[in-house]
Amino acid sequence: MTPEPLQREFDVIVIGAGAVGENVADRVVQGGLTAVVIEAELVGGECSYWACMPSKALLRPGTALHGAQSVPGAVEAVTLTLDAAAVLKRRDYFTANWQDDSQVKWLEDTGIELIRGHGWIKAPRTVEVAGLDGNTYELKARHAVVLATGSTPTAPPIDGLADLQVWGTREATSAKEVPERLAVIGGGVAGTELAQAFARLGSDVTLVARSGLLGTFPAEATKLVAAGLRADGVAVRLNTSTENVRENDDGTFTLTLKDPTPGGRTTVTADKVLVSTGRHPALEGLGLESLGFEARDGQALKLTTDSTGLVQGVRSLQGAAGTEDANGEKRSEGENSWLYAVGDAAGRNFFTHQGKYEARATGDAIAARAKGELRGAPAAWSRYAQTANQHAVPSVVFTDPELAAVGRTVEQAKQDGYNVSSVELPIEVSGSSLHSEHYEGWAQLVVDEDRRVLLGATFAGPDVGELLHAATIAVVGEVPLERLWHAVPSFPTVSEVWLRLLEKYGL
Ligand SMILES: Cc1cc2nc3c(=O)[nH]c(=O)nc-3n(C[C@H](O)[C@H](O)[C@H](O)COP(=O)(O)OP(=O)(O)OC[C@H]3O[C@@H](n4cnc5c(N)ncnc54)[C@H](O)[C@@H]3O)c2cc1C
Ligand SMILES: NC(=O)c1ccc[n+]([C@@H]2O[C@H](COP(=O)([O-])OP(=O)(O)OC[C@H]3O[C@@H](n4cnc5c(N)ncnc54)[C@H](O)[C@@H]3O)[C@@H](O)[C@H]2O)c1
Repeated sequence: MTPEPLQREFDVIVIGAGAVGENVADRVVQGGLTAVVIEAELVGGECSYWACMPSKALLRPGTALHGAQSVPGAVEAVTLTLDAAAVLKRRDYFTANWQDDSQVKWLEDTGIELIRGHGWIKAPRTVEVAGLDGNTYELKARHAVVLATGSTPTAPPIDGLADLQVWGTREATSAKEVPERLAVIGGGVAGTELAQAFARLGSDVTLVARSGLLGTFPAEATKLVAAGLRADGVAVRLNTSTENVRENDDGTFTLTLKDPTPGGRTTVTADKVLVSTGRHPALEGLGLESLGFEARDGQALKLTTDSTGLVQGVRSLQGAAGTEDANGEKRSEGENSWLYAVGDAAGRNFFTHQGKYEARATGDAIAARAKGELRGAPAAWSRYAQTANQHAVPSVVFTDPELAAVGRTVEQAKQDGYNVSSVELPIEVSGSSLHSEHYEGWAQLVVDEDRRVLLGATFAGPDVGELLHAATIAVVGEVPLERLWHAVPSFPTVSEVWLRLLEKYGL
């Protein structure tokens, strides 16, 4: 006989204890509510064990070594190759050897309950969990259920690939050995970063991108990254599709590539193949069909959320949005609903920092709604609204040189109807020439001509990631250019490029 499920009730149920789920739970508990998180794997999620932390731990030693090699006086003091075993060991430290004890302790200390297992929505406000302890749990949420389930790699439809044991980003970031030859399919952020990490650890790397590298960034910036990869020996194959992948008798793989030359076909043989061709929200098996959601036309399911992370269009027993409740008040989606999605699961951005930002707004909105302090939609830029998602999402590609961007590119700004101009320059200031020999960089500001404020900024070059927050503040703060002129960059820093850009703009 199947035992009865264990019944529990909480104010808020969070499915997924990645960085984002942890933050939602933290905020609702700080707001005076009770919270449980359900986690099927490790508390801390993708970022801690298979994504941001290990990939940056693999990249950083190569950047540090190259940094020293770029400065006369320092270069004489360093050996010329990385110690791959020491790099992997340091990576293991940053992933806590794939043990989540410290994050579980943080949950305990924060007053968040953890149930380990796979969760899904059984009915409105009701989550069932197949516990890893063998129990089944039936959990009721008084206020909200939050989907913080992350994302899943999107498999490309390449002939032969589905049958093969190739690497995804998880296998690459947790690799125990450095393969002699690595083929990377996908020229996005993950593919580009990991191609360079492994090249610097000693792999002979081929990166195959069906179009350009790092598609959404300006071409002048991505050219510098491609040059950086090539300098590390990566064979960067742009505008090249992978026709098929086959496993050879000796366990190696051969990729057949179709390049842009007429009839151009080549093959590449590698010991490992990394497939990094994007991700989609992990929403399968969550019972969302019972709430009226279905994936269509072979596409992965995507939810629509409002500025608080509230899922729109949830089929409800209580009455549709727009109808009146017992007090004669119009039911908005917000008042009628209880289901939220945040982070990768919400599908707006696939960045830890932005997911955690969403989590803070969502957690605070749930707590405020529970206390009756928030009704309906919150004001833009209030603590309950994820307004920066529309204006100022920052991201850094941790290659060498780095690429850092926030807000809109020129193209995005035009598409969104802004009266836009831009100003761009190579980064050639005293700070950059002191930073390293042959410092090469590029910077761009995107300006809203009607309001004379920044809509976006891009920087490419060694260590430019640390320039980005100034730009994020300027975009979020809608700082008028005439006032920005008074933000004087210290001499001699790479930030002097801000002054040069504003001068070129005409200030
Ligand atoms: C190689 C790589 C490098 C990256 N580097 C960076 C970086 O440098 N900076 C950055 O900002 N972003 C980076 N990202 C993106 C970042 O990893 C994600 O945006 C972030 O992890 C999303 O956090 P999340 O909490 O939404 O999801 P996740 O971290 O994926 O957490 C979701 C959790 O939910 C659990 N779960 C899912 N379904 C269920 C279920 N039904 N029941 C119970 N538990 C469930 C999962 O086990 C998982 O632990 C990188 C991504 C990759 C792939
Ligand atoms: N530094 C960071 O912040 C960082 C690092 C790594 C990953 N991430 C996040 O993780 C997510 C996943 O990374 P990613 O690099 O896999 O995704 P991505 O969306 O950045 O890049 C995917 C790439 O794969 C290509 N592609 C898609 N389908 C293909 C096909 N069928 N054949 C060949 N190429 C194909 C795309 O053209 C694109 O260039 C990203 O959205 C990013 O936000 C962030």
